[in-house]
Amino acid sequence: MEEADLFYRQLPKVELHAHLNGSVSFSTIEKLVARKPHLNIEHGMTAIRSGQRRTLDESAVDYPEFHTLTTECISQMCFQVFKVIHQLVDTEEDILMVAKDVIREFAADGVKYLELRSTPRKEKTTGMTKRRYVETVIEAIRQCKNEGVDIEVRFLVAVDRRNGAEVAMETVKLAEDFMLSTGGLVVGLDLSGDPTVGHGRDFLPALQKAKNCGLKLSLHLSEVPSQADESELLLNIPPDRIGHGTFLHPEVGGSQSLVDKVRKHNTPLELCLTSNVKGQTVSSYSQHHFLYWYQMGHPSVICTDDKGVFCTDLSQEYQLAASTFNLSQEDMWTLSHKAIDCTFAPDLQQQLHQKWLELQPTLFQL
Ligand SMILES: CC(C)=CCNc1ncnc2c1ncn2[C@@H]1O[C@H](COP(=O)(O)O)[C@@H](O)[C@H]1O
Ligand SMILES: [Zn+2]
Repeated sequence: MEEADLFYRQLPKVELHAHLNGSVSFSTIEKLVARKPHLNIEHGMTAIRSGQRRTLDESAVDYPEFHTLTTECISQMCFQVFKVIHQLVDTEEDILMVAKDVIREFAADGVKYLELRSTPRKEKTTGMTKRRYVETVIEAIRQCKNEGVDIEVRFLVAVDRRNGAEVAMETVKLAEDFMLSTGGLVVGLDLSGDPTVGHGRDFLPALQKAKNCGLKLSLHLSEVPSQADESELLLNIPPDRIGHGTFLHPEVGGSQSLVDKVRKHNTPLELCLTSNVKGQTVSSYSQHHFLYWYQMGHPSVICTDDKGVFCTDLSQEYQLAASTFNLSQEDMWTLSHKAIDCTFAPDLQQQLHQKWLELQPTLFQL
């Protein structure tokens, strides 16, 4: 392993934006495929490999007018990948295996604190219920803890915007129940799903309810262009963290008023470089909005989004940010250290700070 690779792997890290089913690794996919050979799923269908835009360009064979495709089309093509993964992960046994593998992989990558998020799913064919879904993820977190995996894990229940306002309200009730019954393992609510579907205004009552009952809110916001109105509404709640926020600032079609709102509340941003480049909302790493917010000194946390789908890990994302924006190892240490203050587990922050300080000397003697 190169010295720089080793540094970023050993760097203690905080992962705040990881969708469970988007984080499934190649080796776990292989185990799932072996369990369900009748589905005829190949790995190419569950991941967007390197070569960035290549996968989407390849689909231009079927879509000759690819370069005129709308954001909606690109988004829907990208989101197909989750439908395939969901077919592979449809029993409690699958969820338990997937969640434990994902947690162990983040730990092996040097992540000391992980906030996983996932959409509770009911599967008629296997009898899995939404409640059992969440219970099983919680069970995976507990088992990893008992097995001594060196990572603290908390869970955000996800609302998929494609499922509408009524389901969102039910999900908030479920999340509230689990927040109360899991001794603090469920810490918040995520709003995600294909950003080109539905409108944020429909989710305001559910999000407000979640906030009022003590759930922290992490909202995917301005992930695609032309959502300034929606972002304005959602920022008024206000959320506790923002996922992506790619099109918030004026240079990319957002507005100063959106930026001012984010700044006023000091709302941390979860930034996922490879996800945005491969998802084609950002044209290249150097154009990523990380720089805009980082230079402003705004709390910015590097995250993976879907490490399995985008074939990456958090060490690689840190290394990419450092090389793209010419940041030093000390800068990256500070970035990972500051991320502790953006977690939804205030009870763990002091312990995490301590851990960082203990690891610092060994890290800089590499
Ligand atoms: C494909 C692409 C460009 C995605 C990146 N950006 C994303 N934006 C919004 N929602 C997402 C994204 N990645 C994953 N998700 C959500 O996470 C789900 C998969 O994880 P899970 O089943 O909730 O455990 C997806 O179905 C979707 O609802
Ligand atoms: Zn996301």
